Amino acid sequence: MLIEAQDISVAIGGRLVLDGESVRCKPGIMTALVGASGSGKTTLLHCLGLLLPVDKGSIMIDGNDVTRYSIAARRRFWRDHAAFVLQDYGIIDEESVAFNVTMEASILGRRVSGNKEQMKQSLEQTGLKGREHELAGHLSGGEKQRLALARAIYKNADVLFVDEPTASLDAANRRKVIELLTDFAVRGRTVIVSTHDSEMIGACSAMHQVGSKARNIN
Ligand SMILES: Nc1ncnc2c1ncn2[C@@H]1O[C@H](COP(=O)(O)OP(=O)(O)OP(=O)(O)O)[C@@H](O)[C@H]1O
Repeated sequence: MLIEAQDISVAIGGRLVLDGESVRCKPGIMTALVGASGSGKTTLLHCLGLLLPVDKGSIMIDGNDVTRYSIAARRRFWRDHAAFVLQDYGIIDEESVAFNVTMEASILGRRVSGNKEQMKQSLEQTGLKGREHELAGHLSGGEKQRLALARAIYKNADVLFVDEPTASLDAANRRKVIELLTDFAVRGRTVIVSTHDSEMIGACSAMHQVGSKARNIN
């Protein structure tokens, strides 16, 4: 899927956080959103993922203007096409690692349904092999980050929105995550990554510098 922001601006609490950003994120390519801390990388990522409305400009998906999508249409996009690895990881601490990957449970509660082989494979790919029965709340920050990535891999979505995917990882796991994301893009997916990490940036084929034009509009 081709995701484009055209001249978008976003104000939060009276501050212009994004000021006329334009970026094209193509399928088969990993695009890095880079910039100083506070420049608006996360905000731009959220706008591209339809998690945050824009005040000006438009968001296009495969040439369709989705800027004013209803909540139902956005939900369809999230359900059918998108996977997110965001800064809070979205992990449900009270559930098992396995449940957090598949997000599917039997009606009776704790028994996890979904494709078990694929679930195990995505855990193996993220260095969490054999951990499926553990309580997710017991994982470390870096392990939760990899669990969130395992969920995204399991979903095999068309577009992957990833915020600082290597922030809490050691060198070996960072390399593993970069390889996984690169592989996702190589398989024709659109991968959009907000990052400070030079190794991660080096693995991206496209880069967008998020502007530092934020100013007070009060
Ligand atoms: N919900 C919010 N309420 C108030 N201010 C916000 C909110 N979200 C973002 N901002 C502000 O918008 C600016 C950009 O934030 P954002 O998180 O997008 O930056 P970033 O480039 O991702 O930063 P970092 O690299 O430090 O994660 C910051 O000044 C931040 O304080």
